[in-house]
Amino acid sequence: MAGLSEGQTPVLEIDGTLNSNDGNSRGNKGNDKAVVLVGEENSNSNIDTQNQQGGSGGGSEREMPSMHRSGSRPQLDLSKAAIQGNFEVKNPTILLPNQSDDISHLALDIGGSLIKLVYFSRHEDQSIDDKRKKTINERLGISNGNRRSYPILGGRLHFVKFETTKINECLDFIHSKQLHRGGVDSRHWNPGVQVNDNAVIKATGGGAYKFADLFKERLGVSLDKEDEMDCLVAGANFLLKAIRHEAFTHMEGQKEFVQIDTNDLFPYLLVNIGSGVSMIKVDGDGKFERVSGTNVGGGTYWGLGRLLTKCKSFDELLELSQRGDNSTIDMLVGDIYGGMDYSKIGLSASTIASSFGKTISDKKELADYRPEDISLSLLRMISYNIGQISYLNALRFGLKRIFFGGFFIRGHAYTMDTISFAVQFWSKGEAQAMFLRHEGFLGALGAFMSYEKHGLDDLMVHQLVERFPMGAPYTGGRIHGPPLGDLNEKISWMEKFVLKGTEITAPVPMAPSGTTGLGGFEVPLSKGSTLRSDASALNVGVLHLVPTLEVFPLLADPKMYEPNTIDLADHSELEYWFTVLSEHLPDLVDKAVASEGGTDDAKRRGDAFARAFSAHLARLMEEPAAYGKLGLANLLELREECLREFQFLDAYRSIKQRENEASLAVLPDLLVELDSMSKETRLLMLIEGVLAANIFDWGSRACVDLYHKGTIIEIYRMSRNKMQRPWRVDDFDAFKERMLGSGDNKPRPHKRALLFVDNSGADVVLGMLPLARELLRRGTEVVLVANSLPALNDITAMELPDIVAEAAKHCDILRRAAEAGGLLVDAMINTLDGSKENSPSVPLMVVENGCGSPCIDLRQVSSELAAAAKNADLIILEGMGRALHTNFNARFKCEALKLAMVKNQRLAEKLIKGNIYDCVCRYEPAR
Ligand SMILES: Nc1ncnc2c1ncn2[C@@H]1O[C@H](COP(=O)(O)OP(=O)(O)O)[C@@H](O)[C@H]1O
Ligand SMILES: CC(C)(COP(=O)(O)O)[C@@H](O)C(=O)NCCC(=O)O
Ligand SMILES: [Mn+2]
Repeated sequence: MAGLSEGQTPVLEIDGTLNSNDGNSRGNKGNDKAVVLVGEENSNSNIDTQNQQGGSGGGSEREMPSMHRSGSRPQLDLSKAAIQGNFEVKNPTILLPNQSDDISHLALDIGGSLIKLVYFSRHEDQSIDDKRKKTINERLGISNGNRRSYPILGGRLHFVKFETTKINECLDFIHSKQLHRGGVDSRHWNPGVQVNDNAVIKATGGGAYKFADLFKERLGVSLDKEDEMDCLVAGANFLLKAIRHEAFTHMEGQKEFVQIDTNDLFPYLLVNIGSGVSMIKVDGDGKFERVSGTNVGGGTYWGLGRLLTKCKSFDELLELSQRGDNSTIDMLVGDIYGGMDYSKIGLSASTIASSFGKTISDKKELADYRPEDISLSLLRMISYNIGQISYLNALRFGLKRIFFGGFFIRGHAYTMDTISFAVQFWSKGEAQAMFLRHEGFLGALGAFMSYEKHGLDDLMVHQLVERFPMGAPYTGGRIHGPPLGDLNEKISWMEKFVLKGTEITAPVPMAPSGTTGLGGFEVPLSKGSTLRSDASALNVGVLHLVPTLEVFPLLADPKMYEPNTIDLADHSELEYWFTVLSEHLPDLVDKAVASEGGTDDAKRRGDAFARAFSAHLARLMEEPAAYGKLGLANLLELREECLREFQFLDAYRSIKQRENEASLAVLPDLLVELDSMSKETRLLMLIEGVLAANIFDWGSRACVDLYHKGTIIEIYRMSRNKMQRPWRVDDFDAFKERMLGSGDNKPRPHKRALLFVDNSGADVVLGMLPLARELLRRGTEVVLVANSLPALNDITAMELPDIVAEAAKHCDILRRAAEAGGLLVDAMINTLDGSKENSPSVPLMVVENGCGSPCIDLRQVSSELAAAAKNADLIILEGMGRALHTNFNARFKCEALKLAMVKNQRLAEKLIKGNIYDCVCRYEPAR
């Protein structure tokens, strides 16, 4: 084995550049071993402040073999590969071969007031020839056979609406995106298919009849009409079953998501408040009856409101109501009873006795009333009336749950509070009003699902990932207008906001608590005077359909599982993380721009990314629950998604590569040193090594500051020196007992361990790989679980095989295991010991986890990981993102070891009542 003393070792310098240190070699091999593992004179160094001086890590004459990791493979196609599509099928399509040219990916609901569009997009599918993927599929027995008779496709579902009077804008939109021809994007994934001018688009709502000719004339497409009620019910059932955090209650300004048990969904009352109102008793899929309705609905509010106030738009009318006082218009109980309550029948003086009752006065004309007051009276009259009729119908059929949809609601707090109040008041708390985030899209979704071959109705919660919309929604409003087709348009769109400034952070209507009182409603105290912009009011993100995702099979109780440890519903928590992420931003933009060569184009994209990300953060600060329950993991993922949106495919690419190389160079000596130890000491050294090396985290501000104080090896050594047991959470003894036993008790080795790896460089190379090797040596199969897409400096599944191959050059155990696991496909690896030994070995494998974030939501993992989990009896989760921010409280069916260094002071205090750089070694036996 080549020693470090032989020459140059690439070292990551303070400024992050890779140098060859030839002059300052630490000399002999013995010393260098110490450099790697136990450090030397610096054992008291203080991680926070110590400025490490002097020589870098050991020198080695051996040239680092050129690895060209990032260049040797095609770039990751970040929009697809791991988290979209069906990997087993090339160019997957939802279409049966013989009818692949006549199905559109657009469905419409053309109502009396609004046109709702649901459309599907799929990114360009460049199939990557990923050997790892093929091998792992064979090894884990993941077949090509699809569960369905036709493959369901992965991609994104988008939701857009237009005013029906502006149907031409809608037609332009469809045309510009070529949605009527299967979509621009779809041409890539089904290249052989000719676009068909005789395409048929599913449509529901009265406009499907009224505008059929116009669609034929303008777009050459026929509208295939679907029954409106069928669609509403299909859409509602789909949303309630498949979308997490779809339904919520809204009482006195408080929004609370309701977890619907899909096995206990029916019966319920669906109240769709569009122009008019339909009330449908739903008993099952396709089983329903329209039991009632009312002609006093959204159209009434908007129409009457327009006439009475001269408002130009629905939003203007709604906004007016926020400043209104209805007691000038409505006749209240107190007006009739001389200011008194009518307590005998439970009516307070402020209860509305008669909507618009005061306007009977012959002394006043319309102009004498404030439009604000009129709007509020009208809104209350209609909302209250609908709430009451809904309650009566629920009562009629003994239904406890009422779901309200339709765009009348428009995510407006006061409207929802009013309806909820009515339902609660009349039912004396027996019935519950719930609202849907995709409120107005029920019909359009139902129509979309009626394309038989989409198979959308087969999708389950874990196959849908809701992401923040990345297009126009943060632009102050208008979805209509030119659609943001390509990246360039998106960038210019963001650039415009420099001029518009605050418009990016769209204000949100907030109904503070106490807007409703016993027996009546008080005047709403609206926080801002403006309504949240229409586009962002949709309260929905883009739905990513990922048919290959699965629930991690080893979760002890998937229903109870909550990935996030930190709930950002606590506003101070949200504010803290908002500030942290905002402060990181300039540095991240620099890295991202540099990763793309620092060109003008990259700078422009960097600026646009920063603006888009800030806008998203601001939006979430205003309304944290905009896209469902918000956890820290979502924010961290949002950042990665935003980067990808502006085509920063791997911002930390060069940092990762340098750290990998520097770490691989010292790995052989670390292994030699480990091998010289007793089993007991070695196990401790290994766990300590994982914790110490977890310090290489470019997502932590404190750590990044540290990197300026030394080379990677110096910092690694310093980190090791700080390791002192007991760690803040220290179950090492229990883990050791399980691994090595005591006395005569010799425990059986684990069958298969899943190692969820975290960061590139020392973290994976000097921390997790040696631990993997130890398990392999004990006869345990090891599966390294890595990200599908880059996130910060996390290692990806694509990058790992090369690293393993490099490590295997110096280690027989790793080499044989990697060969057995199909990682060394070429078998061209020269081992230093030259051994040709062919004895069977337990395999070392690499699987992707299905995500592109520093955290992991185990409800949605790749099929590879799910397959690999089947025989696993040990899970090792490493790093802050995967073991602390998420999964700290997760319980598993098998043994679990959670290892992380806490690299954030606030988290350390909150989670483990400790301090930054404290460590967590939590061992949990099987459930
Ligand atoms: N931008 C808007 N323009 C017009 N009406 C709107 C708008 N936003 C919300 N609404 C409300 O939504 C109602 C239409 O709801 P929707 O569910 O789309 O029903 P429909 O299918 O009858 O058009 C309108 O009558 C109005 O009350
Ligand atoms: C993003 C991270 C979760 C990544 O940590 P890792 O999983 O690599 O240990 C972590 O860097 C983090 O929580 N950063 C918070 C920001 C800060 O402390 O500066
Ligand atoms: Mn990480």
